[in-house]
Amino acid sequence: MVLIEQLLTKQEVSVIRQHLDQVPWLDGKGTAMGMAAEVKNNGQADTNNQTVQQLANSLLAKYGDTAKLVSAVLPHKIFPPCFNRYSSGETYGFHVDAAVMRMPNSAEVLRSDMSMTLFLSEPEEYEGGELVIQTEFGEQSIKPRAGDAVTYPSSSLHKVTPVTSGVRIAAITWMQSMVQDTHIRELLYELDQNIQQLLSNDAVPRAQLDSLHHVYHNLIRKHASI
Ligand SMILES: O=C(O)CCC(=O)C(=O)O
Ligand SMILES: [Fe+2]
Repeated sequence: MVLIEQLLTKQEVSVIRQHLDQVPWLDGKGTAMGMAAEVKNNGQADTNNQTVQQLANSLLAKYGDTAKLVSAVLPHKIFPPCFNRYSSGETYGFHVDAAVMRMPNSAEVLRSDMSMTLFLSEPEEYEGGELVIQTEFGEQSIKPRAGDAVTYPSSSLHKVTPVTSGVRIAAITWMQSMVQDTHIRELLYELDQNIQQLLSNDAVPRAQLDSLHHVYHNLIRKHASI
């Protein structure tokens, strides 16, 4: 699980929220597959609406430009983000996301390796509504600031606890990684994060950085399937 702080600025969040106030919202069950529908109780912005599509496209561009996201996920394909909303009493019980999804209006499919929730409501705006992810170290619960995003393996069981007051709005997406193996992807992320830190340290000799880049990019070359 990786927290990407301030993927969006407060200003960007505010613009999206203003647009989302104007679009039609549907029952979220309509887009849940199989067993997930039984535990899904929320609203979803109508993906046929032009404003919703434009918002999703602007987020897609932003995601591709976010270094920490690219480093953690190594995305090959990103599903256009969906906007969801939980009002008081709404929740999404434990589920795993569908393994394979068809891209909207296309025959292309995407294997979901990583899921991401981008929070568009401040934690003070609602009670409950924590994103809970089951990991090998137990359950992790998170409720970050508006503009922050959380990525987690799509294979993990996760849920959103009931919102008991206020409204929780978020953008959800699924990504197919160039590196399918979660463990290798995590190691590549750790390596890249360390390289990025060393880059800002003037004391590190250039030859050492070149060598680390060499290792990183050749590991990507070996493990990426595109
Ligand atoms: O609202 C969230 O944070 C997660 C939603 C979710 O798990 C899903 O749509 O599959
Ligand atoms: Fe999910």
